Amino acid sequence: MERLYLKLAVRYLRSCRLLSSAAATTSIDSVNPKVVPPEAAIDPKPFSSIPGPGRISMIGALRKLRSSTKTFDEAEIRGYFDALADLQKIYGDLVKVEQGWGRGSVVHVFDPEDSKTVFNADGRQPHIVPLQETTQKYREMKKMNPGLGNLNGEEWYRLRSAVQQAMMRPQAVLQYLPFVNQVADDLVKHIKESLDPKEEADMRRIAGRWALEAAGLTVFEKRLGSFGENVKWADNLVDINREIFRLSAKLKFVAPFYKVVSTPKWRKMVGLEDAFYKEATKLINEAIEKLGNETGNEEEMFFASHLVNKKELTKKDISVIMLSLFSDGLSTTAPMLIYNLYNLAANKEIQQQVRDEVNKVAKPWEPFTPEKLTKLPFLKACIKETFRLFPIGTEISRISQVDLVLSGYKVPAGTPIDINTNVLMRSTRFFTDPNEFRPQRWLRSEGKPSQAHPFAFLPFGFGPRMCAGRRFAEQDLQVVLARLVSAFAIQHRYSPLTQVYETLLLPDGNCHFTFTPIY
Ligand code: HEM
Repeated sequence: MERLYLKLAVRYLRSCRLLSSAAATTSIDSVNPKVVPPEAAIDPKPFSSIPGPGRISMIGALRKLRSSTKTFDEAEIRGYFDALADLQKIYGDLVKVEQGWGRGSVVHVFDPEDSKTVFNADGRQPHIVPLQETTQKYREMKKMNPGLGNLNGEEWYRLRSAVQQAMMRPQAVLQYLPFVNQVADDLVKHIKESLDPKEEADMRRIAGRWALEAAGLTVFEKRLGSFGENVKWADNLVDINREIFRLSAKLKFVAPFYKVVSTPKWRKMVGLEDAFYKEATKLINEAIEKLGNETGNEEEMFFASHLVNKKELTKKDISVIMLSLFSDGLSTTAPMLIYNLYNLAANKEIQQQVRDEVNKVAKPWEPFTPEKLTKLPFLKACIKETFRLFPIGTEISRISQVDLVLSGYKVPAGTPIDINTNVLMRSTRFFTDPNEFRPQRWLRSEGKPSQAHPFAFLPFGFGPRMCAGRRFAEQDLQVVLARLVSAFAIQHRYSPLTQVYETLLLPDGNCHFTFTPIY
């Protein structure tokens, strides 16, 4: 079925003279070399002629491209990421796809030069398509603010500026370092206590607890007890959050009846969201009450206290910002910890190199200081390489506010655009041996890094809408991984981990790791 579809698509494209005959048989990297005639920029081709699967919706394409051995839901959702690579292979660097069911079309960008054009046109208020339509609908129903990652325009700008001001203070992220150290030490202890007779720990569970604890510190300046007294509460909240992401991915690919009638899946979603907000709201209200009474020097305040005490923000504004940071923090760092552990476990020599680097900088009982963190370039390169091989987002989305010319085609203002760096991050066009874990490629001492194009690798996005939690996430990951490699020899004895699309790209496979204590 899959082959048949590909053949039909290629035959169709050939007949349209969109694809040379070579493209049908060669690799992803050699097809559609970028040849935009100079006159294209002056006289761009019409939007209607952008190549793509035509009237076949993304779902239709996915159904046909992916294996038909699984159930409908599983097949297309799991295959979403691979389907993007297939789209580029068949149609080229700019692809228009009907989203189906009145959702209009989206333009997929696979050329970093086009990405650059899109970002350069971002302006001061880049518009995006919300990551989760379902969350947006739920918050609309409950008359809530849609949240930082779902808003556009002036309202987004006002809230994001407040976050940015709080974050840009020189010590904003480093102030948390002593607490990040504590959480990392507690994680080491928790892993030791959780080891089964095979010296294994279930990191799907434990990484979730760690991410919750880290997010609690950043957003509420509070230890949540996820490794100890509140472990059941923590597991339940992490499970609810994961189920929201999973269900949201399923609802993205079915006819959106849930928007007009209350379907069983939608009712389930409302139940999950209600349960999540009940807990998050308790934490938010508590934090606003506690931190709102701080009277110290603004410059010395922690990020969260600074936000809570900003006079231009209402209580509602602060709640929205806290909620966005909390739910995003909770969902992203746990999978990234697992992917990093997996890469280190699968590459023993690299793991030892990281351990040697860390041990030179700090003894296992010594906390990391800002200065010590600057002396871990190899660990940082490993984290960067893990972002390349295991990105957690499928795309960076934009709705350009001006007309654009991409790959010689006119793309009118208001068109949703998906920038698909993930496909580029595994392409030989931009990275040598793209499927290998080679942290060295990011080190200056290796000479010119293999990354050929600055817009081919953007794990945290770009410009004014770049990830609001980036610096917190990086610090958390650096400290925790440094601690774990110096405390344990880490192994993964199961089939290689892969990724599954559940709104984010989450670990698929057995996440039990062997931790052999070193001290
Ligand atoms: C660990 C890895 C993380 C990755 C790879 C990641 C990646 C991203 C990306 C790609 C975007 C969209 C950027 C754009 O459109 O240009 C984003 C937005 C965002 N991220 Fe992260 N993120 C991570 C962790 C976090 C954490 C820990 C927090 C909170 C503490 C956070 C909070 C946010 C928020 C609030 C937005 C929306 C920003 C806006 O629209 O203004 N992220 N993130």
